[in-house]
Amino acid sequence: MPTITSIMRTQAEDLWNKSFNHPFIKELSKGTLPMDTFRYYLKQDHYYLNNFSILHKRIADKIDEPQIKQFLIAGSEGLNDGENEIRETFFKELTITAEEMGTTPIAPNAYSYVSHMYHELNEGTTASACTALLPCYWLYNEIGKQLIADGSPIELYQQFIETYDSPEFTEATNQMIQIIDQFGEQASDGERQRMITAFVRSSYYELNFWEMAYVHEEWHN
Ligand SMILES: Cc1ncc(CO)c(N)n1
Repeated sequence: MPTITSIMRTQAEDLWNKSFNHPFIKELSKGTLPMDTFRYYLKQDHYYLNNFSILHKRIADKIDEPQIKQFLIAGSEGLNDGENEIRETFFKELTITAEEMGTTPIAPNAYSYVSHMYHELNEGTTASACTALLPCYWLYNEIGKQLIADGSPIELYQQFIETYDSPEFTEATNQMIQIIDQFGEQASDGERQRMITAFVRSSYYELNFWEMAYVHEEWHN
C-alpha cells in the first residue's frame, strides 16, 4: 500500500508545480523580485507563522503519543527549524517595525489559509488538523532544495532559500511526513479522505500565498 503522504503528494502535484513555477519563486531565485514584494510577503508570513505556532500547541494538547507531542511543542516554540531567528534578521534589515506590523492587516489569502487550519482543528480530527500543517514544511523544503543549486544573487533571498534547504528544516519535514503516515495507518477510510483533502487545500493556499504577495493583495471595501 502506498503511504498516505505519497497519495497526498500525487493529488497536489499540479498545485505544487504551479508553486515551483510561480513568478514569486522564479524572481526570488533570479534576484529580480522587488524587495517591496518580499517585504509584503514577510509581513503576511509573520501572521501566518504566529498562527502556525499556536496551532502546533493546540494540536499537541490533543495528542498523548510522547514523541509526536514533543515534536509539536518544539514546533510551537520555533525550535525545530531555525526559521524564527532568520525572520528577526530580515525584519531588522528591512526595518519592519512593530508599529508597521500593527498597521498592516492580515490579507485575504493569509486569513483564509489560517482559517482553514483552525477549521481542521475545530471541526476535523487531530490527524486532519496535523495534516493541514504538512504542506508548510514539505513544500518549502522542496522549494529550498530546488533553488539551492542556483541560489540567488540577492543576499537576503539567498538566506531565505538556505533556511528551507537546511538540515534542521529537512529533518523537521521528514519527521512531519512520518507523523502523518503514522496517523494515516491508524485512520478509517473517511478520516484518510479528510486528511487528503486538508493537505490539498493547504497546498492550494500555499500557491495563493505567493500570488497574494506578488500582487500585494488587499481587502477591497
Ligand atoms: C505560508 C507559509 N508556508 C510555509 C512556510 C514554511 O514554514 C512559511 N514560512 N509560510
